[in-house]
Amino acid sequence: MATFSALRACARLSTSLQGPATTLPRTTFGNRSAAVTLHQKSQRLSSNMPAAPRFAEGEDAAHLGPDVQSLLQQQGWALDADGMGITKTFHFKTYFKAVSFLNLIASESAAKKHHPTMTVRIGSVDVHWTTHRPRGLTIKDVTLARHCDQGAVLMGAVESGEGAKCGPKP
Ligand SMILES: C[C@H](O)[C@H](O)[C@H]1CNC2=NC(N)=NC(=O)C2=N1
Repeated sequence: MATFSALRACARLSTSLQGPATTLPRTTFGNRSAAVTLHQKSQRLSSNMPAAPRFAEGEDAAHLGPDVQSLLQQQGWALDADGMGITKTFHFKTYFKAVSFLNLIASESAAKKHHPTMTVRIGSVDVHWTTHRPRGLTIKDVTLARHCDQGAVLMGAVESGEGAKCGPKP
């Protein structure tokens, strides 16, 4: 009984927490622009349109645009839903190679003072690049993404199905 009433309280709390996020505010300029953003997001989701890259203030979008497109179309990078970052998973035959690749990227990141979010698994490394300040994609993200692609070749990256997997060998 106590458990059920705790669950009901929890459900009420989560409903009330969801309220403000789904309610579009109506009065000020800031609220109108939030409504437009949500509308655009739902249009994009329903028509499966990909996000457009969004560059940080001060970036030369005319030059950076084609560079980002080539990472997306030829190098297997994926654009974040908000257009402000790029991600790629690199696959390796051993955990040691995956960790070595991560360290290679970490070393260049420290030198360039620009740091990715990386997740290492037994046979792969996810790398995500974005720029926090100013917010959006920058030349640093592009340069370091290319460095990742070159480093992966040096470390003997493999196709996704060939990476090390957990569990007994088939
Ligand atoms: C002062 C310092 O260079 C900044 O805080 C750096 C650190 N590393 C960073 N890394 C990334 N990915 N984005 C940044 O905006 C960023 N800012």
